[in-house]
Amino acid sequence: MIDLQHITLHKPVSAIQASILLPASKSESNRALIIDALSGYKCTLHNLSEARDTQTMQRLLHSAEQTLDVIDAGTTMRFLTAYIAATNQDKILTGTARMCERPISILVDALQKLGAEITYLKNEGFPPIHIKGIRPSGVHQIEIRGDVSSQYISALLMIAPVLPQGLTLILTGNIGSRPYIEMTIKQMANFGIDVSWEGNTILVKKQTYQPATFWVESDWSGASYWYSIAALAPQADIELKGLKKDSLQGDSAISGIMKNLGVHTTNVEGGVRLTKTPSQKRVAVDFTHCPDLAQTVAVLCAANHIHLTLTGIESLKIKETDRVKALQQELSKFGATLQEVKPETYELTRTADWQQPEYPIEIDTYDDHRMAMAFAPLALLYPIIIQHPKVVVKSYPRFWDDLKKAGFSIQ
Ligand SMILES: O=C(O)C1=C[C@@H](OP(=O)(O)O)[C@@H](O)[C@H](O)C1
Ligand SMILES: C=C(OP(=O)(O)O)C(=O)O
Repeated sequence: MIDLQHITLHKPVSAIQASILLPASKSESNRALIIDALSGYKCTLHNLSEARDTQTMQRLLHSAEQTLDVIDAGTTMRFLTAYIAATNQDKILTGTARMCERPISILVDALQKLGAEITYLKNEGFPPIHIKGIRPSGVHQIEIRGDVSSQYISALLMIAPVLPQGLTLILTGNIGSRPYIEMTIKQMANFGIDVSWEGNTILVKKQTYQPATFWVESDWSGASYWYSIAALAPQADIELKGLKKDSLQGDSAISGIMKNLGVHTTNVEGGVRLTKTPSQKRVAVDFTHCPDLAQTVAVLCAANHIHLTLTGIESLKIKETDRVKALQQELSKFGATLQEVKPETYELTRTADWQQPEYPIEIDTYDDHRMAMAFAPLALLYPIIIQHPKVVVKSYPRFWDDLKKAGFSIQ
Protein backbone atom coordinates (compact mmCIF):
# COMPACT_ATOMS: atom_id res chain seq x y z
CA MET A 1 0.00 0.00 0.00
CA ILE A 2 2.73 2.44 0.87
CA ASP A 3 4.22 2.02 -2.62
CA LEU A 4 1.24 3.87 -4.11
CA GLN A 5 1.65 7.37 -5.55
CA HIS A 6 -1.11 8.55 -3.25
CA ILE A 7 -3.72 7.20 -0.85
CA THR A 8 -7.15 8.44 0.20
CA LEU A 9 -7.81 8.32 3.91
CA HIS A 10 -11.29 8.03 5.44
CA LYS A 11 -12.17 8.21 9.11
CA PRO A 12 -13.11 5.13 11.15
CA VAL A 13 -16.83 4.36 11.28
CA SER A 14 -16.85 3.83 15.04
CA ALA A 15 -15.14 5.26 18.14
CA ILE A 16 -11.38 4.78 18.15
CA GLN A 17 -10.24 2.15 20.57
CA ALA A 18 -6.75 1.00 19.71
CA SER A 19 -3.62 -0.45 21.19
CA ILE A 20 -0.57 0.54 19.16
CA LEU A 21 2.99 -0.72 19.47
CA LEU A 22 4.96 2.29 18.29
CA PRO A 23 8.23 1.92 16.39
CA ALA A 24 11.40 2.29 18.44
CA SER A 25 13.11 5.68 18.51
CA LYS A 26 15.48 6.24 15.59
CA SER A 27 17.33 8.85 17.64
CA GLU A 28 18.12 6.45 20.47
CA SER A 29 18.86 3.64 17.99
CA ASN A 30 21.33 5.65 15.93
CA ARG A 31 23.21 6.76 19.03
CA ALA A 32 23.31 3.18 20.35
CA LEU A 33 24.69 1.95 17.01
CA ILE A 34 27.51 4.52 16.92
CA ILE A 35 28.43 3.80 20.54
CA ASP A 36 28.37 0.05 19.84
CA ALA A 37 30.70 0.59 16.86
CA LEU A 38 33.04 2.71 19.01
CA SER A 39 33.17 -0.06 21.61
CA GLY A 40 34.10 -2.72 19.07
CA TYR A 41 30.58 -4.10 18.56
CA LYS A 42 30.53 -5.70 22.00
CA CYS A 43 27.25 -4.19 23.22
CA THR A 44 23.84 -5.82 23.29
CA LEU A 45 21.20 -3.60 21.72
CA HIS A 46 17.54 -4.48 22.04
CA ASN A 47 14.58 -3.15 20.07
CA LEU A 48 16.52 -1.21 17.43
CA SER A 49 14.21 0.83 15.24
CA GLU A 50 12.80 -0.44 11.98
CA ALA A 51 12.98 3.18 10.72
CA ARG A 52 14.90 3.54 7.46
CA ASP A 53 17.24 6.03 9.15
CA THR A 54 18.33 3.29 11.55
CA GLN A 55 18.43 0.52 8.94
CA THR A 56 20.65 2.82 6.88
CA MET A 57 22.96 3.51 9.81
CA GLN A 58 23.32 -0.23 10.48
CA ARG A 59 24.01 -1.02 6.84
CA LEU A 60 26.54 1.77 6.36
CA LEU A 61 28.48 1.00 9.53
CA HIS A 62 29.22 -2.42 8.06
CA SER A 63 29.63 -1.38 4.45
CA ALA A 64 32.93 -1.94 2.66
CA GLU A 65 31.97 0.54 -0.11
CA GLN A 66 33.87 3.79 -0.28
CA THR A 67 30.79 5.90 -0.94
CA LEU A 68 28.10 5.76 1.71
CA ASP A 69 24.62 7.07 0.87
CA VAL A 70 22.69 8.12 3.97
CA ILE A 71 19.56 8.85 1.86
CA ASP A 72 17.69 11.51 3.89
CA ALA A 73 18.82 10.62 7.41
CA GLY A 74 20.25 13.67 9.21
CA THR A 75 21.57 11.82 12.27
CA THR A 76 23.13 9.14 10.07
CA MET A 77 24.95 11.81 8.03
CA ARG A 78 26.17 13.81 11.01
CA PHE A 79 27.00 10.92 13.36
CA LEU A 80 28.82 8.96 10.62
CA THR A 81 30.85 12.02 9.61
CA ALA A 82 32.33 12.24 13.09
CA TYR A 83 32.63 8.46 13.49
CA ILE A 84 34.45 7.97 10.17
CA ALA A 85 36.86 10.79 10.94
CA ALA A 86 37.55 9.56 14.49
CA THR A 87 38.16 6.00 13.31
CA ASN A 88 40.53 7.28 10.59
CA GLN A 89 38.63 5.91 7.60
CA ASP A 90 38.59 7.15 4.00
CA LYS A 91 34.93 7.46 2.89
CA ILE A 92 32.64 9.67 0.85
CA LEU A 93 29.33 10.54 2.47
CA THR A 94 26.40 11.59 0.35
CA GLY A 95 22.59 11.57 0.38
CA THR A 96 19.46 12.76 -1.38
CA ALA A 97 19.32 16.12 -3.17
CA ARG A 98 17.76 17.60 -0.02
CA MET A 99 20.47 16.09 2.20
CA CYS A 100 22.98 17.91 -0.01
CA GLU A 101 21.21 21.17 0.93
CA ARG A 102 21.36 20.51 4.68
CA PRO A 103 24.34 22.35 6.20
CA ILE A 104 27.24 20.43 7.73
CA SER A 105 30.05 23.02 7.91
CA ILE A 106 29.74 23.58 11.67
CA LEU A 107 30.54 19.91 12.25
CA VAL A 108 33.16 19.71 9.50
CA ASP A 109 34.94 22.84 10.80
CA ALA A 110 35.08 21.33 14.28
CA LEU A 111 36.44 18.02 13.01
CA GLN A 112 39.03 19.82 10.86
CA LYS A 113 40.25 21.67 13.95
CA LEU A 114 40.70 18.28 15.62
CA GLY A 115 42.86 17.21 12.67
CA ALA A 116 40.39 15.49 10.33
CA GLU A 117 40.93 15.86 6.60
CA ILE A 118 37.54 16.55 5.03
CA THR A 119 36.77 18.14 1.67
CA TYR A 120 33.51 19.24 0.04
CA LEU A 121 32.86 17.50 -3.26
CA LYS A 122 30.18 19.86 -4.59
CA ASN A 123 29.08 22.88 -2.57
CA GLU A 124 31.19 24.33 0.22
CA GLY A 125 29.49 23.60 3.55
CA PHE A 126 27.22 20.81 2.32
CA PRO A 127 27.36 17.08 1.52
CA PRO A 128 28.70 15.23 -0.38
CA ILE A 129 31.92 15.25 1.62
CA HIS A 130 35.10 13.23 1.41
CA ILE A 131 36.55 12.23 4.78
CA LYS A 132 40.12 11.04 4.43
CA GLY A 133 40.95 10.31 8.07
CA ILE A 134 42.45 12.15 10.99
CA ARG A 135 45.89 13.24 12.16
CA PRO A 136 45.21 14.50 15.68
CA SER A 137 46.11 18.20 15.85
CA GLY A 138 46.52 18.43 19.61
CA VAL A 139 43.42 20.66 19.83
CA HIS A 140 41.05 19.40 22.50
CA GLN A 141 38.80 22.38 23.10
CA ILE A 142 36.41 23.73 20.49
CA GLU A 143 33.77 26.43 20.31
CA ILE A 144 30.64 25.35 18.50
CA ARG A 145 27.33 27.06 17.75
CA GLY A 146 24.41 25.52 19.59
CA ASP A 147 21.62 27.14 17.60
CA VAL A 148 21.74 25.39 14.22
CA SER A 149 21.55 21.65 14.89
CA SER A 150 22.21 19.72 18.08
CA GLN A 151 23.21 16.77 15.90
CA TYR A 152 26.67 18.30 15.34
CA ILE A 153 27.18 18.43 19.11
CA SER A 154 25.91 14.88 19.65
CA ALA A 155 28.16 13.63 16.86
CA LEU A 156 31.24 15.22 18.48
CA LEU A 157 30.31 14.08 21.99
CA MET A 158 30.04 10.43 20.99
CA ILE A 159 33.57 10.38 19.49
CA ALA A 160 35.01 12.54 22.30
CA PRO A 161 36.03 9.67 24.65
CA VAL A 162 38.09 7.98 21.93
CA LEU A 163 40.03 11.13 20.94
CA PRO A 164 43.62 11.21 22.25
CA GLN A 165 42.89 13.96 24.78
CA GLY A 166 39.11 13.81 25.01
CA LEU A 167 37.19 16.96 24.07
CA THR A 168 35.79 20.10 25.63
CA LEU A 169 32.95 21.78 23.75
CA ILE A 170 32.12 25.42 24.45
CA LEU A 171 28.60 26.01 23.15
CA THR A 172 27.97 29.47 21.75
CA GLY A 173 24.66 31.24 21.09
CA ASN A 174 21.34 29.75 22.10
CA ILE A 175 21.13 26.01 22.45
CA GLY A 176 18.37 24.34 20.45
CA SER A 177 17.13 20.74 20.68
CA ARG A 178 18.82 20.48 24.09
CA PRO A 179 17.07 17.22 25.08
CA TYR A 180 18.78 15.49 22.15
CA ILE A 181 22.18 16.49 23.60
CA GLU A 182 21.04 15.21 26.99
CA MET A 183 19.91 11.97 25.34
CA THR A 184 23.41 11.54 23.89
CA ILE A 185 25.05 12.12 27.25
CA LYS A 186 22.67 9.72 29.04
CA GLN A 187 23.24 7.01 26.45
CA MET A 188 27.01 7.50 26.75
CA ALA A 189 26.63 7.13 30.53
CA ASN A 190 24.87 3.81 29.97
CA PHE A 191 28.13 2.64 28.39
CA GLY A 192 30.35 3.89 31.20
CA ILE A 193 31.25 7.36 29.91
CA ASP A 194 31.37 10.29 32.28
CA VAL A 195 30.43 13.68 30.77
CA SER A 196 30.20 16.92 32.68
CA TRP A 197 28.04 19.79 31.41
CA GLU A 198 28.19 23.07 33.29
CA GLY A 199 26.87 26.29 31.82
CA ASN A 200 27.96 26.30 28.20
CA THR A 201 30.87 23.91 28.65
CA ILE A 202 30.70 20.17 28.06
CA LEU A 203 33.77 18.21 29.11
CA VAL A 204 34.54 14.64 28.06
CA LYS A 205 37.83 13.14 29.19
CA LYS A 206 39.52 10.33 27.25
CA GLN A 207 37.74 7.14 28.35
CA THR A 208 36.83 3.69 27.10
CA TYR A 209 33.27 2.70 26.24
CA GLN A 210 32.22 -0.25 28.38
CA PRO A 211 30.20 -2.91 26.55
CA ALA A 212 26.69 -2.92 28.03
CA THR A 213 23.08 -3.64 27.21
CA PHE A 214 20.70 -0.97 25.94
CA TRP A 215 16.96 -1.19 25.34
CA VAL A 216 15.56 1.32 22.83
CA GLU A 217 12.30 2.94 23.88
CA SER A 218 9.35 3.54 21.56
CA ASP A 219 9.33 6.79 19.64
CA TRP A 220 7.63 9.76 21.28
CA SER A 221 7.75 11.77 18.03
CA GLY A 222 5.72 8.97 16.42
CA ALA A 223 3.38 9.03 19.42
CA SER A 224 2.49 12.65 18.64
CA TYR A 225 0.33 11.65 15.64
CA TRP A 226 -1.76 9.46 17.92
CA TYR A 227 -2.25 12.37 20.30
CA SER A 228 -3.54 14.37 17.35
CA ILE A 229 -5.88 11.51 16.42
CA ALA A 230 -7.18 11.35 20.00
CA ALA A 231 -7.78 15.12 19.97
CA LEU A 232 -9.67 15.09 16.66
CA ALA A 233 -11.75 11.94 17.10
CA PRO A 234 -15.18 12.40 18.67
CA GLN A 235 -14.39 9.47 20.99
CA ALA A 236 -11.00 7.87 21.59
CA ASP A 237 -9.23 5.52 23.93
CA ILE A 238 -5.76 4.77 22.65
CA GLU A 239 -2.99 2.79 24.28
CA LEU A 240 0.55 3.49 23.06
CA LYS A 241 2.89 0.69 24.00
CA GLY A 242 6.61 0.88 24.71
CA LEU A 243 6.71 4.48 25.97
CA LYS A 244 8.31 5.30 29.30
CA LYS A 245 7.35 8.01 31.77
CA ASP A 246 10.97 9.01 32.36
CA SER A 247 11.96 9.08 28.74
CA LEU A 248 15.33 9.96 27.24
CA GLN A 249 13.36 11.70 24.50
CA GLY A 250 12.48 15.39 24.69
CA ASP A 251 9.49 14.79 22.47
CA SER A 252 7.76 13.24 25.48
CA ALA A 253 6.86 16.94 25.95
CA ILE A 254 3.92 16.12 23.67
CA SER A 255 1.93 14.84 26.68
CA GLY A 256 2.19 18.27 28.36
CA ILE A 257 1.41 20.19 25.17
CA MET A 258 -1.62 18.04 24.44
CA LYS A 259 -3.03 18.48 27.93
CA ASN A 260 -4.10 21.92 26.67
CA LEU A 261 -5.22 20.62 23.29
CA GLY A 262 -7.70 17.97 24.32
CA VAL A 263 -5.76 14.85 25.30
CA HIS A 264 -5.23 13.42 28.75
CA THR A 265 -2.30 11.02 29.30
CA THR A 266 -2.32 8.24 31.88
CA ASN A 267 0.72 6.11 32.53
CA VAL A 268 -0.20 2.45 32.31
CA GLU A 269 1.77 -0.76 32.52
CA GLY A 270 4.08 -0.83 29.47
CA GLY A 271 3.03 2.49 27.97
CA VAL A 272 0.56 5.36 28.08
CA ARG A 273 -3.18 5.68 27.56
CA LEU A 274 -4.73 8.65 25.77
CA THR A 275 -8.25 9.83 26.49
CA LYS A 276 -10.12 13.01 25.68
CA THR A 277 -10.29 16.15 27.82
CA PRO A 278 -11.55 19.69 26.99
CA SER A 279 -9.23 21.80 24.83
CA GLN A 280 -8.19 25.43 25.14
CA LYS A 281 -8.90 27.79 22.26
CA ARG A 282 -5.62 29.70 22.34
CA VAL A 283 -2.18 28.26 23.08
CA ALA A 284 1.47 29.27 22.74
CA VAL A 285 4.15 26.63 22.24
CA ASP A 286 7.94 27.05 22.10
CA PHE A 287 9.36 24.31 19.88
CA THR A 288 13.04 25.16 20.46
CA HIS A 289 13.62 21.88 22.26
CA CYS A 290 11.07 19.72 20.44
CA PRO A 291 11.16 20.85 16.79
CA ASP A 292 9.79 17.55 15.46
CA LEU A 293 6.48 18.18 17.23
CA ALA A 294 5.76 21.46 15.46
CA GLN A 295 3.97 20.04 12.43
CA THR A 296 1.73 17.77 14.53
CA VAL A 297 0.67 20.61 16.80
CA ALA A 298 0.22 23.16 14.00
CA VAL A 299 -2.03 20.88 11.95
CA LEU A 300 -4.11 19.91 14.98
CA CYS A 301 -4.61 23.55 15.98
CA ALA A 302 -5.61 24.50 12.45
CA ALA A 303 -8.10 21.61 12.37
CA ASN A 304 -9.65 22.54 15.70
CA HIS A 305 -9.66 26.33 15.10
CA ILE A 306 -7.23 26.85 17.99
CA HIS A 307 -5.17 30.03 17.81
CA LEU A 308 -1.53 28.92 18.06
CA THR A 309 1.52 31.09 18.69
CA LEU A 310 4.69 29.26 17.68
CA THR A 311 8.26 30.14 18.63
CA GLY A 312 11.48 28.18 18.23
CA ILE A 313 10.72 26.95 14.72
CA GLU A 314 13.73 28.41 12.88
CA SER A 315 15.46 25.02 12.67
CA LEU A 316 12.46 23.63 10.76
CA LYS A 317 13.75 25.39 7.66
CA ILE A 318 16.76 23.05 7.36
CA LYS A 319 15.08 19.72 7.99
CA GLU A 320 13.74 17.17 5.45
CA THR A 321 12.15 20.12 3.67
CA ASP A 322 11.64 23.74 4.67
CA ARG A 323 8.88 22.74 7.07
CA VAL A 324 7.71 26.29 7.69
CA LYS A 325 7.05 26.82 3.97
CA ALA A 326 5.55 23.36 3.56
CA LEU A 327 3.16 23.96 6.47
CA GLN A 328 2.18 27.38 5.11
CA GLN A 329 1.43 25.88 1.73
CA GLU A 330 -0.55 22.86 2.91
CA LEU A 331 -2.43 24.59 5.75
CA SER A 332 -3.63 27.21 3.26
CA LYS A 333 -5.66 24.42 1.64
CA PHE A 334 -7.77 24.43 4.83
CA GLY A 335 -8.10 28.20 5.08
CA ALA A 336 -5.37 28.48 7.72
CA THR A 337 -2.46 30.92 7.67
CA LEU A 338 0.89 30.62 9.40
CA GLN A 339 2.52 34.02 9.52
CA GLU A 340 5.68 35.45 11.04
CA VAL A 341 4.30 38.35 13.07
CA LYS A 342 7.63 39.45 14.53
CA PRO A 343 11.10 37.97 14.25
CA GLU A 344 10.91 34.27 15.10
CA THR A 345 7.28 34.41 16.32
CA TYR A 346 4.55 32.91 14.18
CA GLU A 347 0.77 32.98 14.52
CA LEU A 348 -1.49 30.28 13.16
CA THR A 349 -5.07 31.32 12.49
CA ARG A 350 -7.91 29.94 10.45
CA THR A 351 -10.74 31.74 8.68
CA ALA A 352 -14.04 30.83 10.35
CA ASP A 353 -16.00 30.79 7.08
CA TRP A 354 -13.76 28.29 5.24
CA GLN A 355 -15.85 26.04 3.02
CA GLN A 356 -14.87 22.41 2.69
CA PRO A 357 -14.49 21.59 -1.03
CA GLU A 358 -16.61 18.77 -2.50
CA TYR A 359 -13.51 16.79 -3.47
CA PRO A 360 -10.92 15.37 -1.01
CA ILE A 361 -8.09 17.80 -0.32
CA GLU A 362 -4.68 16.65 -1.54
CA ILE A 363 -1.70 16.94 0.79
CA ASP A 364 1.75 17.24 -0.77
CA THR A 365 4.38 15.69 1.47
CA TYR A 366 7.66 17.27 0.21
CA ASP A 367 9.71 14.08 0.86
CA ASP A 368 9.02 14.69 4.55
CA HIS A 369 7.63 11.86 6.68
CA ARG A 370 6.31 14.33 9.23
CA MET A 371 4.22 16.19 6.64
CA ALA A 372 2.44 12.92 5.79
CA MET A 373 1.91 11.86 9.40
CA ALA A 374 0.98 15.28 10.77
CA PHE A 375 -1.77 15.78 8.17
CA ALA A 376 -3.13 12.21 8.28
CA PRO A 377 -5.30 12.81 11.41
CA LEU A 378 -7.28 15.41 9.43
CA ALA A 379 -9.04 12.45 7.81
CA LEU A 380 -11.13 12.42 10.99
CA LEU A 381 -12.73 15.64 9.73
CA TYR A 382 -12.59 15.33 5.92
CA PRO A 383 -11.48 12.61 3.50
CA ILE A 384 -7.97 13.55 2.39
CA ILE A 385 -5.45 12.40 -0.17
CA ILE A 386 -1.84 11.97 0.94
CA GLN A 387 0.77 12.14 -1.80
CA HIS A 388 3.73 9.75 -1.69
CA PRO A 389 2.68 7.93 1.49
CA LYS A 390 5.85 5.83 1.43
CA VAL A 391 7.74 8.79 2.84
CA VAL A 392 6.83 7.57 6.36
CA VAL A 393 9.48 4.82 6.14
CA LYS A 394 12.06 7.31 7.40
CA SER A 395 10.84 6.99 10.97
CA TYR A 396 7.58 4.98 11.14
CA PRO A 397 7.30 2.36 8.35
CA ARG A 398 4.10 0.78 9.74
CA PHE A 399 2.26 4.06 10.19
CA TRP A 400 -0.46 3.35 7.60
CA ASP A 401 -0.96 -0.22 8.88
CA ASP A 402 -1.39 1.15 12.38
CA LEU A 403 -3.98 3.67 11.15
CA LYS A 404 -5.88 0.77 9.58
CA LYS A 405 -5.73 -1.08 12.91
CA ALA A 406 -7.38 1.93 14.50
CA GLY A 407 -10.21 1.72 11.95
CA PHE A 408 -9.17 4.25 9.27
CA SER A 409 -9.90 3.15 5.74
CA ILE A 410 -7.11 3.62 3.22
CA GLN A 411 -7.59 3.37 -0.54
O1 LIG B 1 19.72 14.07 17.49
C1 LIG B 1 18.66 13.65 17.03
O2 LIG B 1 18.36 12.44 17.08
C2 LIG B 1 17.72 14.61 16.42
C3 LIG B 1 17.84 15.95 16.68
C4 LIG B 1 16.92 16.97 16.13
O3 LIG B 1 17.59 17.68 15.11
P1 LIG B 1 18.27 19.12 15.37
O4 LIG B 1 19.26 18.98 16.44
O5 LIG B 1 18.90 19.40 14.03
O6 LIG B 1 17.17 20.06 15.72
C5 LIG B 1 15.66 16.34 15.57
O7 LIG B 1 14.98 17.28 14.77
C6 LIG B 1 15.96 15.11 14.73
O8 LIG B 1 14.78 14.52 14.24
C7 LIG B 1 16.66 14.06 15.55
C1 LIG C 1 14.55 16.17 11.36
C2 LIG C 1 14.41 14.85 11.39
O1 LIG C 1 15.40 13.95 11.18
P1 LIG C 1 16.91 14.12 10.71
O2 LIG C 1 17.35 15.52 11.00
O3 LIG C 1 17.67 13.11 11.49
O4 LIG C 1 16.94 13.83 9.23
C3 LIG C 1 13.09 14.26 11.72
O5 LIG C 1 13.03 13.02 11.88
O6 LIG C 1 12.09 14.99 11.83
